[in-house]
Amino acid sequence: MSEAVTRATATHPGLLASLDPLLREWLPRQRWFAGKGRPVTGFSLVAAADLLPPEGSPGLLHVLLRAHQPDVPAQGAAPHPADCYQVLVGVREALPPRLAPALIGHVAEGPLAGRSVYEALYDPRATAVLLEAIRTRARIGRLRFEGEGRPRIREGLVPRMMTSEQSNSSIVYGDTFILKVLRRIVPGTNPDLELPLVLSREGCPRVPAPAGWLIADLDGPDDPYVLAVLQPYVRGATDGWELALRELAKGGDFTVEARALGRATAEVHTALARALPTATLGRARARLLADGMTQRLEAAAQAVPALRPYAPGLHQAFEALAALAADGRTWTAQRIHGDLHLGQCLRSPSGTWSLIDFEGEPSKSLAERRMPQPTVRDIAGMLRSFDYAAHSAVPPAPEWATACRAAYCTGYAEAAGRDPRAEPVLLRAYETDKAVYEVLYEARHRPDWLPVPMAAIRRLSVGALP
Ligand SMILES: Nc1ncnc2c1ncn2[C@@H]1O[C@H](COP(=O)(O)OP(=O)(O)O)[C@@H](O)[C@H]1O
Ligand SMILES: O=P(O)(O)O[C@H]1O[C@H](CO)[C@@H](O[C@H]2O[C@H](CO)[C@@H](O)[C@H](O)[C@H]2O)[C@H](O)[C@H]1O
Repeated sequence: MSEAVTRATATHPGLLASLDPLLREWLPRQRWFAGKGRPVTGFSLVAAADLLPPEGSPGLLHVLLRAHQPDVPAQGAAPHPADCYQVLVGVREALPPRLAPALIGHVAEGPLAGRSVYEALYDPRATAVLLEAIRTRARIGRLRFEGEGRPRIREGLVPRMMTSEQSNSSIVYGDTFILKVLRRIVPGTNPDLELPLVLSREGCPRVPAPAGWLIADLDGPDDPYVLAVLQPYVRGATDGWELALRELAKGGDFTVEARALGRATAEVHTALARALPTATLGRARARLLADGMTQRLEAAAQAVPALRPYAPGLHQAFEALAALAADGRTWTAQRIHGDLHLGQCLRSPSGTWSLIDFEGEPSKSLAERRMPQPTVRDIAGMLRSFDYAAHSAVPPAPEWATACRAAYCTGYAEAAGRDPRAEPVLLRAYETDKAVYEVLYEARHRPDWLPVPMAAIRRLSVGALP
């Protein structure tokens, strides 16, 4: 551990003022920026720490800042007036050509005047510092780099930034570890660390066990912030979405994999139910659940007029759930993945499936994301995903989806001892809720994909499971 990394940090007077004009232009352009479409009116500095001294080259600043966006967002989106973001700012006299795409800008005034600042996650010399800090369990200012058990992280693993489209940013170290650097950060226990840690402590092999993490202890009454999580890298893995599309293109069978995925999901659910508190979903909570689904449907129908003709039929799915609960039916709720789809499942070259990305739906509060929920919600997410794959294939292959959906439920039942198809009302309500969410998501982000969830909406609105 270098002296530069271990030394406590100074505060950074004037830092934000000099970065402000550059960040205003740069931050909203980033894939992970959550407040797109609303102007940033200013920044406030939450914390800053030198991970490498600013007078060195490169210098490396760890920055937590709030982006102020007082405008009310478009209908259906959560209001985020001052989200907190994590940025690693590299500082150099001059940027080498290989780092040109990472440029944030040239600083005109203040403590860094005359230097170039850049997105340091692209710079292996900077990201090596993060792994080294986890390896040595460093404490730098209010940053705590920690790990599970004895660190078994080799020195000198070569880092590379992942370039895939992500909500956060990930660095792969020598194809051995992957560090997920969270971007929009919130105080409190983050399920992206909490659940994989619980699962690995339970001995569940379906999740890459966290090897290290980064926490910030900020002043004030708030809980600590989880900033990054290090996990073993599943070398040569393919995600379920890619694999499914590949098989579809070949006219290949995916039911063996779908069944294995069902078993993997059940193993994760069983371990979570063993390790963390469960609850009963009875009449009152089912009513709230159905009302929440109805509100989301209404908001989505406001934003996407094509949904409107189907709203009454879809609404019936939610009312059927509330009616069943009113008749005395109850369900067990427990911690679940919360945003499960084929893209969150990794298959190793030896055929083992792992689940990743337990962050839940990022637009929801941590409290909501950490609430016990029926496992059927995750299952509905996966069933929707088979439908998505089948309907994005050319030509669409609905019978492929039907076979995969059945195989997934069979695999789930084999490992969990209960078949999700025994809960058709709950399943329909959750699939409908997810399809409504997808309509809104696609309308906002990928309008070309809108026909995929709309096809499911038509079927669900007349009571058929896709
Ligand atoms: N343990 C892992 N091993 C191999 N690849 C991984 C691992 N974890 C994540 N990935 C890859 O990184 C991508 C992004 O990870 P994810 O946790 O979904 O991040 P985000 O929340 O930013 O979308 C995944 O789609 C997957 O391709
Ligand atoms: O990747 P995230 O976890 O942020 O999820 C969002 O983006 C997903 C698309 O990348 C979107 O998923 C939808 O499309 C997938 C295919 O691209 C499909 O497998 C999913 O079933 C479907 O919901 C997801 O809804 C959105 O939250």
